[in-house]
Amino acid sequence: MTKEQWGALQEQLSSTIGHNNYKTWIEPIEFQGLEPGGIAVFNVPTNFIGTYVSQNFGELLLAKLSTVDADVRRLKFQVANSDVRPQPRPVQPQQEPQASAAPAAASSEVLPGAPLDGRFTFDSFVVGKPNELAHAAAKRVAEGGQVTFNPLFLYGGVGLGKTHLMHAIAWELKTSRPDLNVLYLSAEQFMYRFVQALRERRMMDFKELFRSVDVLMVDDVQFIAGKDSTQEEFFHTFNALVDQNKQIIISADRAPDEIKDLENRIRSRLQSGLVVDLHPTDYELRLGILQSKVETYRQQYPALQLDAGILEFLAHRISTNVRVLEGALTRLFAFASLVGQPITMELTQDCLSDVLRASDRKISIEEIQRKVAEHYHIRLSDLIGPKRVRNFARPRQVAMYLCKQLTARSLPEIGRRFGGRDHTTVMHGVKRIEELRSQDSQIADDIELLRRALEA
Ligand SMILES: Nc1ncnc2c1ncn2[C@@H]1O[C@H](COP(=O)(O)OP(=O)(O)OP(=O)(O)O)[C@@H](O)[C@H]1O
Repeated sequence: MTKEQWGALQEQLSSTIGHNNYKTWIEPIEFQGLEPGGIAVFNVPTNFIGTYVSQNFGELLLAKLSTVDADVRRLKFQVANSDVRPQPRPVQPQQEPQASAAPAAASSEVLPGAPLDGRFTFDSFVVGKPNELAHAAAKRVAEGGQVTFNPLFLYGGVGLGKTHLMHAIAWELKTSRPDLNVLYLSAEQFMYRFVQALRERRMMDFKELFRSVDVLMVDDVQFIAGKDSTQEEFFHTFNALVDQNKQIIISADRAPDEIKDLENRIRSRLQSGLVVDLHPTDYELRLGILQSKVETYRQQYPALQLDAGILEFLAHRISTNVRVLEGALTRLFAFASLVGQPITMELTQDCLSDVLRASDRKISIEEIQRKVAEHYHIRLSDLIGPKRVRNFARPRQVAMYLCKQLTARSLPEIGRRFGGRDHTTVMHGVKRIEELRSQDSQIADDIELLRRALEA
């Protein structure tokens, strides 16, 4: 397919769709070339024109183009000179749905996905122990090679980086594999589009559209629990894509078997690939994230002074989710620059008093001990007491580990609260459980259950 052939086609199109339509919609678009995979690429002056042409003339264009060149299989509209690298920009509100897009003509630019946040890339994702597995799995999927696990199911508590990782995969694929149709959307948007398609009697379009993607990412899938017909449609979409060996990436706030009101067949489908957990952040990861955010703030506030120890203090004190941590730092920098003062400990405590107070409602050592004793059906006095039999020693180590993870208490203090034990005993217990977590799935499950119960 050459530009000359496109020129000849344009004339034919003018008589088919009428002069006005032609002038408004077809004349401004420019045939750029044919990409591997039979993708005819057009430069368009704006996204709006690209979307409109795709929706209204997509099928016609595709039919005409394929009479000239049988290799043409899809259309792609790109804004001329647009930079495909993500640029920092705020999250945009979701655009109006475009459920009427002609499926065959849809490209990654015009598929009805949610906008991607330019800040959520692999470069800006800080890797630590709690998220290293999820990060590695996301990286593997982002290579866009052979599909080895399907779906990739990422789960974890609020604000631990699930959406960040999904966007990072999408950005990476858009750059390295622009030939792939990558569709990212939330489960809520999936339902919304499904309901809209039902209402407008465009189910065929809906089905074809979702089945024409190469990589489907659905965020917060727990949302479809209890919504029967959306689940049904999701199940069919899922199966159709897996059958075609297309990659699916799903995120949720909990593991598939913990999502209530989810049909069993969906649950087992979701478990059939790789299920990875983003664990709650630990101190080191929080500090790493703060340090990396500070680097970006330094460009924005080059004159601002930050006293030593502030980041460590925040990483210790704010142990909820990363979003809260980021919000605290943003507020601190904005406040300090507004009042024109260096960021000292005093200013930090003053400016973030509410956040610090809120995260003070922390889990206590007593609560942990009580829950662990209940969980293992042993007496509290045996958990804390001196007996070393395994039935007590292992739960005791689990409790020490949880105290280290979920409270800001020091090892000596934890030791004191466990019957006056030495801090090295606590350290040994914590290490032992860290090792066991990756080898013994029973221990890993126990910890996860206890953590959730304590944080609820
Ligand atoms: N490891 C990390 N490195 C850098 N930033 C992170 C990391 N983890 C989370 N964040 C940041 O924390 C914020 C919340 O992350 P994200 O939106 O991905 O969470 P989520 O797990 O999808 O939460 P939710 O369940 O609320 O949807 C984002 O601004 C994200 O960039």
